[in-house]
Formats: sequence, structure tokens, C-alpha cells
Amino acid sequence: MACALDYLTIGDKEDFKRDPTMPSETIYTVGESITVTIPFITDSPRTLQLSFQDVTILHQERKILNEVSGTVSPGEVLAIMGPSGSGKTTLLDCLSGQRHIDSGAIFLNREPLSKKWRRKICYVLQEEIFFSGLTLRETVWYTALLRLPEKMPKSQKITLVDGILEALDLTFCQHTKFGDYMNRGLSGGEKKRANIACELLTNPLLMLLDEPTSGLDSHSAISLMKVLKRYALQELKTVVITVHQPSSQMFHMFDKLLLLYNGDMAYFGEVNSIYRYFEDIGVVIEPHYNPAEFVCE
Ligand SMILES: Nc1ncnc2c1ncn2[C@@H]1O[C@H](COP(=O)(O)OP(=O)(O)OP(=O)(O)O)[C@@H](O)[C@H]1O
Repeated sequence: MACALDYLTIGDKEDFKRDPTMPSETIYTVGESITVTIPFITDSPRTLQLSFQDVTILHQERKILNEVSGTVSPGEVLAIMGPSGSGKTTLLDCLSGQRHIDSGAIFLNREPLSKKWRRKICYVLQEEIFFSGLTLRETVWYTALLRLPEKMPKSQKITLVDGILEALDLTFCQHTKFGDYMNRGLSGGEKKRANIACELLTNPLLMLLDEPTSGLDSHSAISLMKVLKRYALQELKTVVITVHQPSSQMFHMFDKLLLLYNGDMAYFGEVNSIYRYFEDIGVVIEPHYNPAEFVCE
């Protein structure tokens, strides 16, 4: 069983005698009257490491994915890149557990991906479906009412919504309506972040995002990446994104890169090691070249 160490600070040992939910074998006492940090074991992990090995997807005689492997740790961003049709979205579907794999394996904290883990994963799709007449805050709030447990106090839900809006730099536009082609509202980048905000309400540990920067200008794409990266690092989330042709600046914001070509894995590793990889096979990436464009050519 995967375990995480949680900590609870108390002011008095007596508090524990009155708390029937606290498992007694995990209570640590120091002296008679104490102020102490108490470790107790929960079966709810706080972080997720994702690894996948030799993932293969077949369609008729064709291998849509052919023995694709990789790993990504909490706090890291893995970018899946490759030309159109190379299998990026298909791999994301597999990692989310929505698509059955024909061979290979997917592990979360070294356990096979199962229904239990799917609750810890959010999958942010490209399309944003929102009511144009609602404000950003109303949208996130109604999503919170639908997705969070009824028993959770309203004040806690409000705090959660506030925290997510702040983490995604959305507080300033929270009262703006989504709008539509007739009535302008949130910008494209704000809508993308709103989409992510709704998915973060359930506190996923692994975030899978399909082309989160598509349709954005390079400035908006970079600010979205900055927000995502900061969130991943601060909250120790594991992030996997598919991306088409990032700018050079954005490319260097990824920690790891998985390059697909016709379903085959052309490269997996640290983003910065790609230069050495190409040098080793006798190809030099010129300094003026956008490395993302180069590797996708
Ligand atoms: N269910 C399916 N049946 C048949 N072919 C499929 C299926 N799913 C994916 N494919 C094919 O697999 C290939 C990879 O598709 P996928 O959508 O993963 O590519 P992609 O790299 O995400 O492309 P893009 O960047 O254009 O979105 C494509 O040739 C697609 O037509």
C-alpha cells in the first residue's frame, strides 16, 4: 500500500483521547503535557510519480504507439512533442486511463494504473465548454458545488476557489464573463486557465493537459506555462502536456521531453540533454534555431 506521512500539531495530549478518529498506534507522546508534531499514516499519497513502459497501441495492422516509455516526477513538467498524427493525444488518453493499451504498462507510484488512481488524475482537454453568460468565478464556483463533497463546509469551498484563482493568476478577472463572438469577455489565455482551474478543484496529483497553449499568442502561451510550472513546483504536482510548436523560451521551461514520430519514441530525457543527444548522432542544433522546431522537423 502506498503511504504518505501527514503531520498534525496539537497543543495538548488530552486532545487525542477525545479524538476517536485518530489511530492510537500512530500517536507519539513526549512527556506528560506536550506540544508536539505527530506523524500518522494515511493511505492517501500527496505526490505521484508517473512512469510508463513500452506502451503500445494497435489499430488494425498499424502501431499508433510503438513501445513508448518515460517517467516524470512530482514538480516536473513533461512535454510530449511531435508532428501532427505522431500519437501525442493517444498517449495522453492512455496515461489518463481512458484508453486501453495493447501492451506495456503504466505505473503511478510504482503501482499499476487502476480506478483508484484515476481519481488523482485530471485530464484537461483542448475544448473549453463554458456558459458565455457566467463569470469566471461563477463557473468555478458552480463546478465546485457539483464536484466537491456536499459535506464540505461552504467556507472551505470558498477558500479553495479563492486559492485556485490566485494560483492561476485569475483573481483580477474573476468577475468577467466568458463572453462569445458577439460579446467579448475573457481572453483566450484566461479561458484556458479557467478550464484548468475547474479541474484543480478535486486536488489532482497528476495533471494531463492536451495542447493547453494551442490558439494562444506566444506571450499568453508563455505566461500560461509560467503559471503551470510555478503551480507544479509549489504544490508538487506532476504535469504532462502535449504541445505542438513551442517557442524557444517555452521549450526551455519544460523539464523533460518525449519526442514522438509516427508513434515511435524518437527521444525521451531531460530537455537540456537534447543538444548532446543530437550531437552524438552527428547533428548540431544551431544556436539561432528554435530547438522545438528543429527536433520536430
Ligand atoms: N481510435 C482510432 N482509430 C483509428 N485511428 C486512430 C484512433 N486514434 C488515433 N488514431 C490515429 O493515430 C494517429 C495519432 O493520433 P493522435 O491524435 O494521437 O495524434 P497527435 O500527435 O495528437 O496529432 P495532432 O497534433 O494533430 O493532434 C493518427 O494518425 C490518428 O488518425
